[in-house]
Amino acid sequence: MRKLDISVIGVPLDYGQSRRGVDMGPSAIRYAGAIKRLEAIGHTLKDEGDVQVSAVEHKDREATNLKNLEEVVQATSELANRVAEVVEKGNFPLVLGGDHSIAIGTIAGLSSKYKNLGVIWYDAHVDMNTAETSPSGNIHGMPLAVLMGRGHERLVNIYKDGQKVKPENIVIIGARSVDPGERILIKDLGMKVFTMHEIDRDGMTSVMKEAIAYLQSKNVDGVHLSLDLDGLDPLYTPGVGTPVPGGISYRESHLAMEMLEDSGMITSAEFVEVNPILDEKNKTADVAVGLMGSLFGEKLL
Ligand SMILES: NC(=[NH2+])NCCC[C@H](N)C(=O)O
Ligand SMILES: [Mn+2]
Ligand SMILES: [Mn+2]
Repeated sequence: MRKLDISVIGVPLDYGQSRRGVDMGPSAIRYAGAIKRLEAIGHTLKDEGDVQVSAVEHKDREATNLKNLEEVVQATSELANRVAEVVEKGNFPLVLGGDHSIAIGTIAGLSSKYKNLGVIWYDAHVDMNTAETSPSGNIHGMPLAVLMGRGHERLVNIYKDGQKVKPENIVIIGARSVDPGERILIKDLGMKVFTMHEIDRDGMTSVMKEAIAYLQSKNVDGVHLSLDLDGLDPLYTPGVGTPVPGGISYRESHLAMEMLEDSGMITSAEFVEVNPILDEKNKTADVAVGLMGSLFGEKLL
């Protein structure tokens, strides 16, 4: 097992969507024991604290169909710088959200080191809307499009100009809520998506084997795991802002994390969308920390 120097960065950002409380995600995850859990496996942990997030009032609708753009740009820009510092000193970045718009900053920062990054997007959604296609105006539904170079230029050009990940280097796992504009983009770009259909039909073992082999065939120089807790069924992770029934099970998710650990390919990770206000006794943060355990090498025996 790899022994890693893990740098934890919290991003208490909730401006990427409209349900307050996801800004408390980083504290809920820390409270659920993330640091000690990973130390117990043998890793060295450094808590780098939280990214500074504005506290202005949330806007409801905007003419641009990009809610709270300024606040999201500010926080993700700082996050990108912090992630870049972490990877430049050779540490493993573990980012705690916050809503999923933070992926724009995490992956922008990773682009300082990784020139052919692979991404595993574990999510009920595909987060590939732009202002033109978004039904909500919520930026947390847009990060994957932005990272592929599509969307508002303020978002696309965070940290450095343009595309941060190639569409063919992305694997989406768990999708079951896709908007019309996103469906077109997936088809146009020929993206690799394992929806719930493939997980039901072939099983998680087969899906993960294929996902790992696919990324290896792209000769990626690192793989980032972006795990939205709503990828799991709301039965297991009720504390999320946009739950979708019919999701990935608790056991399947642990298996997926264990297979990623066995592959040795993951070089950074983020856990997003934990909203303690919507949760039941911090259940969702507890699941997040359990999954981190499996991802970082915890074994049952
Ligand atoms: N990261 C998330 N939870 N995203 C949910 C996105 C929901 C919907 N597709 C939208 O664009 O608003
Ligand atoms: Mn989601
Ligand atoms: Mn998401």
